[in-house]
Amino acid sequence: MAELPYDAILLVSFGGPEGPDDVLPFLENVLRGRPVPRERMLEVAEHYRSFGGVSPINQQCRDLITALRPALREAQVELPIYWGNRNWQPMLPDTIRQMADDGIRRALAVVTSSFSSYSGCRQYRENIEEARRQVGEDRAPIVTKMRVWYNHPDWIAVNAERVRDALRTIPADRLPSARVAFSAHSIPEAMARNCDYVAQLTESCRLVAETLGLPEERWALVYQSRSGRPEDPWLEPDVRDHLRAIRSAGATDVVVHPIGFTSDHIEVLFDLDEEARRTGAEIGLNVVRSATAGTHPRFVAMLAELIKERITASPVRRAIGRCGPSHDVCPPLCCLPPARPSRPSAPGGGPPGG
Ligand SMILES: CC1=C(CCC(=O)O)c2cc3nc(cc4[nH]c(cc5[nH]c(cc1n2)c(C)c5CCC(=O)O)c(CCC(=O)O)c4C)C(CCC(=O)O)=C3C
Ligand SMILES: [Fe+2]
Repeated sequence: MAELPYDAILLVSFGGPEGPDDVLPFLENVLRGRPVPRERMLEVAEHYRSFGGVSPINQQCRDLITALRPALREAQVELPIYWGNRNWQPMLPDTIRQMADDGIRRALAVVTSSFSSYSGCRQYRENIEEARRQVGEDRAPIVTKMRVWYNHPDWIAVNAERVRDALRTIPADRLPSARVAFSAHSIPEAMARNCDYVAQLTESCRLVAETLGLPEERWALVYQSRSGRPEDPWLEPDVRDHLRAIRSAGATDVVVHPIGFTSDHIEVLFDLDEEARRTGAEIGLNVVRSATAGTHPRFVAMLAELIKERITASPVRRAIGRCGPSHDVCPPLCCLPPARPSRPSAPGGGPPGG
């Protein structure tokens, strides 16, 4: 049976509020069914409100699409680009319905996550399948997800350039001892056990450090934006604990590089630019935050290359380092959701009715 050719690209992202009234409904969407305390939700609502209730992530998606169009043309890929989110408009079911109305039969999903986890991989595939069910599987296009690029040479080069630009702001006499802290979204340990998230991040950081000639003792992989219940273990160290530790060890300057994110969205602007820099000021550590890939031309060209690679079934699949190119089609057990934490068994251990 001949496969349908791809006839569209679907950019898939997280979504974010675009005004104060959107903040709570957006957070309800994000956290539906998740073991995250309400206090945490209200705290994050304040983060969004401090930016007028507008997350930059939607505009960043629009900018990425605007940049991707000419890059695809350059790569001789003539396909329309659609955009759908998990948590805020444009929502995936609306986009998939529009695609069906436009006669799209088969689309390649480009998910704005560079690393594989339940949140960044399987949950998006579930969101797509749920949207297809809502539209009607007979009418909805078939959608397959593109591979992750955490070890693509252009991803590494772009991130190395971003770190190098930040290092340039540090006085020359202090540069030889400056540190780099690569930061990624923390996830529950139970989620991390089911995916290659930490291994992929570690490899990406190692390759960027190698590109910069940075010895091992001058960089670290740290985590930010921890959510969930305090009693559930999440990946550590937290970026601010790491800053305190390196300050105690004598460091004076650090570049915090959000390698775990593809654009400068709220969790970068708040958890790093506000919180981590405040911690730095308190302890006398110069914290410089470097930029994410965003719409860097080389990153956009890489996306176009990966799209072309997939739709032409190219045997050339660029990747560097120790791990090889990631799979095109996720195996059945890829990025399973975290196993449900066992119920507290100690007397009085659980909340009433919980
Ligand atoms: C791995 C990962 C990425 C990176 C990969 C990727 O890019 O996909 C990521 C990205 C993002 N996370 C984002 C925002 C939020 N994440 C939350 C909550 C959570 N994130 C998680 C994981 C991740 N998240 C997890 C395990 C939770 C707990 C709840 C659950 O199990 O799902 C919450 C709820 C409040 C809170 O508890 O913090 C918010 C508001 C935004 C948009 C920012 C903006 O609006 O600009 C983006 C790009
Ligand atoms: Fe998140």
